[in-house]
Amino acid sequence: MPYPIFLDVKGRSAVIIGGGKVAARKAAGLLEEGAKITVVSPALAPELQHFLNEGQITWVQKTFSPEDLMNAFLVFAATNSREINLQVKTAAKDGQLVNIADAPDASDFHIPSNVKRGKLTIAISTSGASPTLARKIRRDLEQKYDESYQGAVGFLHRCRKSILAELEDPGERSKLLAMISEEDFWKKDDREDRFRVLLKEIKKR
Ligand SMILES: C[C@@]1(CC(=O)O)c2cc3[nH]c(cc4nc(cc5[nH]c(cc(n2)[C@H]1CCC(=O)O)[C@@](C)(CC(=O)O)[C@@H]5CCC(=O)O)C(CC(=O)O)=C4CCC(=O)O)c(CCC(=O)O)c3CC(=O)O
Ligand SMILES: NC(=O)C1=CN([C@@H]2O[C@H](COP(=O)(O)OP(=O)(O)OC[C@H]3O[C@@H](n4cnc5c(N)ncnc54)[C@H](O)[C@@H]3O)[C@@H](O)[C@H]2O)C=CC1
Repeated sequence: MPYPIFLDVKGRSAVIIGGGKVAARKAAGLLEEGAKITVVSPALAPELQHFLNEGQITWVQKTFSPEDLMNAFLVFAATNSREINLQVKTAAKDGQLVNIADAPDASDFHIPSNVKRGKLTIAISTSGASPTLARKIRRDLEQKYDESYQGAVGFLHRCRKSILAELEDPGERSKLLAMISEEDFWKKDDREDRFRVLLKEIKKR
């Protein structure tokens, strides 16, 4: 089974072969995280044309050839031809990671369905078995982990930095970290004040 990782793609180059709907979906996700995107394709879907107009992607208007992969960190083979997609895989060098839109088993990595709430990411993968199930689970999780989690993660991050800086005892640290992670605690409007008071009390002991 694949090993899950969260990859920092900021400033790194991703080459997408093909310019259709699937390519557009991959481009959108990569752009959100600051990757440098080159699309190699004779034609572009409207979403990609939009990214091009906004100066967010580079377009190389041609059919695939192996030199297109030069300097790519990530490679996405997303044409509507299985044969071309597999040629992309063959052309990739050792160390280049390749995702193939229509051949999960030949891919080095899969793109999960995901829920993003600020620094919280919940990713769902079925290892290519059922993207539709992944999408369903994503929708369920979006309800449970709603927008309020974005603020919660920001709050917990700030608190954790204070806790690590100001408390030395590992037991006290983990007790306080557990307490503030409870929904009952971080859902309160005055959570910042409550946290400050708690931290002060513990430090006095
Ligand atoms: C292996 C993988 C490739 C990869 O890594 O990209 C892959 C492969 C394939 N998908 C296919 C079909 C569909 N994919 C979707 C949707 C999504 N597919 C995504 C990921 C992945 N799809 C990777 C594995 C994910 C996992 O681990 O489960 C999501 C999660 C993320 C994303 O693409 O950004 C995104 C949901 C985002 C969301 O809504 O949350 C829908 C539904 C829809 O479009 O609404 C359909 C139509 C219904 C159906 O067929 O189920 C086909 C058949 C194509 C054909 O018919 O020829 C193949 C190829 C094959 O199976 O051979
Ligand atoms: N991974 C996923 O989530 C999904 C994967 N798929 C698969 O993804 C593939 C692409 O699907 P769509 O984007 O919907 O297809 P599409 O038909 O919208 O786009 C295909 C694109 O590939 C380009 N292309 C064709 N030959 C090329 C070549 N030799 N070099 C460069 N570009 C070339 C076309 O110009 C077009 O822009 C299909 O194989 C499909 O089975 C489909 C649905 C979901």
